[in-house]
Amino acid sequence: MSRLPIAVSMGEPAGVGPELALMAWRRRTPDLPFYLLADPALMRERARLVGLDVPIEATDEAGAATAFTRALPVVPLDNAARVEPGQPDVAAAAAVIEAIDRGVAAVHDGLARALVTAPIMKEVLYRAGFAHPGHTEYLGVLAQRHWGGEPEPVMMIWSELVAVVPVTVHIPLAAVPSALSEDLIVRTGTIAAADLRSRFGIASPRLAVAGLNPHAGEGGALGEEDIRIVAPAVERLRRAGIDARGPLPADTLFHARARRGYDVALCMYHDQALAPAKALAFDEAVNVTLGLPFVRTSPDHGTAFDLAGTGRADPSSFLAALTLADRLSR
Ligand SMILES: NC(=O)c1ccc[n+]([C@@H]2O[C@H](COP(=O)([O-])OP(=O)(O)OC[C@H]3O[C@@H](n4cnc5c(N)ncnc54)[C@H](O)[C@@H]3O)[C@@H](O)[C@H]2O)c1
Ligand SMILES: N[C@H](C(=O)O)[C@H](O)COP(=O)(O)O
Repeated sequence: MSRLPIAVSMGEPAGVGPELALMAWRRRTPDLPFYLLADPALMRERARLVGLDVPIEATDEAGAATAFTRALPVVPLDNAARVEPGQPDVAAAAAVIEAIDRGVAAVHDGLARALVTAPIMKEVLYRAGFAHPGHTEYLGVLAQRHWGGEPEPVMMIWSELVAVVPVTVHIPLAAVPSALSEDLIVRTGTIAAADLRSRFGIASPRLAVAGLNPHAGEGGALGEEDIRIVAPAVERLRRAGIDARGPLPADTLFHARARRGYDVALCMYHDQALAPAKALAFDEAVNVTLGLPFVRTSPDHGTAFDLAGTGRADPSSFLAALTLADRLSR
């Protein structure tokens, strides 16, 4: 009995996602079948362009695991996605979104174990009317549509070296102070602790909560948010039984000795979390969405248009995303 496959959404077809899927199939292991939601003709063209001898087999979700042994299974999309590498086209936006939609539906309907999403170009989707900051928020909407409830998706960039969670994500830096609240930090920390327990098997997750301001506000002299917002949030997390510390100065949170003191760093904004995580583990780190009723991972990088179509993109993070999705969905 072949294992239920992992669904992979193609992401932005002008990006590196399609060729990373080709590379991943060439490094496949029989116990980790996956299929790609994409355009089979585009995949054949991309394989020829980058010189990868990968047979492409159009199939459906039910036939994917069997096809995987002989070819990269591609479940064809209804919407067209014929673009050139490095040249994103808003005309392909419907196909990009369809691939995500169908991946989530396949997991909900028991046709796939988990979803790995190849990188999207947010700006192109925004131009096509996509009303969500990125995958993370959109997957929360899809989760509610299929599973009900009020899922609150939380982004975590995870690697064996470091795990980070940005409390605020895809908003302008200038908007961060006003977007921060005690409730948002508490909700984010609670979801992170719960998933680290349930999905990662960490019995008592240790949360290091970064301050917003330099030196965590220096007693208020360098900003009041750490006293008014972050410290009370940490206190509430602790009262709820979560091992949280902070607000901690972010500039000394990521060296090796500091990292030994926590399981996840809760950071106040996107780059405060992602810059150190990608500096430390760019090729190993995985973007995993917590707070969802299903497993979703993604490589920790984007569409890499400067590399698309060259075959020079490094597939390590994409492979790590597949491996982590497999581990979390067993
Ligand atoms: N998970 C996602 O969907 C996701 C993640 C990050 C960025 N993005 C989107 O991707 C687009 C481009 O974003 P960006 O330029 O900030 O980041 P990017 O990750 O696409 O590229 C940044 C740099 O990293 C390099 N790089 C990226 N992936 C690589 C790989 N696999 N191997 C070797 N080098 C690699 C690129 O060549 C580039 O120099 C944006 O639209 C952004 O929103 C999507
Ligand atoms: N901030 C993420 C990163 O830099 O890796 C990326 O944009 C992914 O976001 P979504 O998974 O929400 O698309």
